[in-house]
Amino acid sequence: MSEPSPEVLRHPDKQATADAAAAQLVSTLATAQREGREPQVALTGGSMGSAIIASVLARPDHADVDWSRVTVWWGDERYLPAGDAERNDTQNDAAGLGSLGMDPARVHRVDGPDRAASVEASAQAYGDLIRQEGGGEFEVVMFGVGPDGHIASLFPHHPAQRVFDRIAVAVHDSPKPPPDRVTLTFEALNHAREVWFLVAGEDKAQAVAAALAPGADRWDVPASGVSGGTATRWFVDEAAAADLP
Ligand SMILES: O=C1O[C@H](COP(=O)(O)O)[C@@H](O)[C@H](O)[C@H]1O
Repeated sequence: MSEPSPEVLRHPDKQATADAAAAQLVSTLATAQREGREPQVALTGGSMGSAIIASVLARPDHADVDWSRVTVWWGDERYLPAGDAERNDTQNDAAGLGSLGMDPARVHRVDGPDRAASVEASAQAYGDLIRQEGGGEFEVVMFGVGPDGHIASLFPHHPAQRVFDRIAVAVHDSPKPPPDRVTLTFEALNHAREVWFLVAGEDKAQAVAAALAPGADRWDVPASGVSGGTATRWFVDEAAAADLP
């Protein structure tokens, strides 16, 4: 059966976009739990990754989800020590992730240089953990999108895109600082029921249009290379949607 076409959901501004994605996240996770699934979610960094967490917290109905039974991963992480302000998880924590009532044992962070001997060792350990925990069957994978079309830490024309035999891979020489990162591979990211892109701002307009253009090549526009089995949703504000037909 072929995957459904991407759905583009336009909202007036960044806050409205984050709020709409937050409402959908609560509904999707509550439904998954009602249907007997133990949802696993891959979070994203960047501006929208934190905005959605703050929006979820602000919703009274976030209590519809039993957050203690939600397993959390990150699609990518900057290879920096725990607590570094540039880490995706630190930014998500600052947005209130810890206030949702998750079980810390189900919140799986990527090791930085304070815990791993190398970026490669960190990526290997993360991939092993995902396999061991039965991850890799994600309910939702969320992405921010860079102005260059990158998602997670999969950048245009970067060799990390061409790793097919692992769940997570070390990234060196990232064009966006910091240079060292760990990212899930396309192989791993393409095993989600739902894939969501969260994008706001005029600097993202070209990337959004390029990713959604028919025949887009993920080597040039990584955001074109991931889709969900049951849904692929683009939550965009008007500025980011400006170049769409
Ligand atoms: O470096 C990264 O960038 C993207 C997008 O960030 P944004 O601030 O331009 O929205 C992010 O999604 C990714 O997880 C991250 O590591």
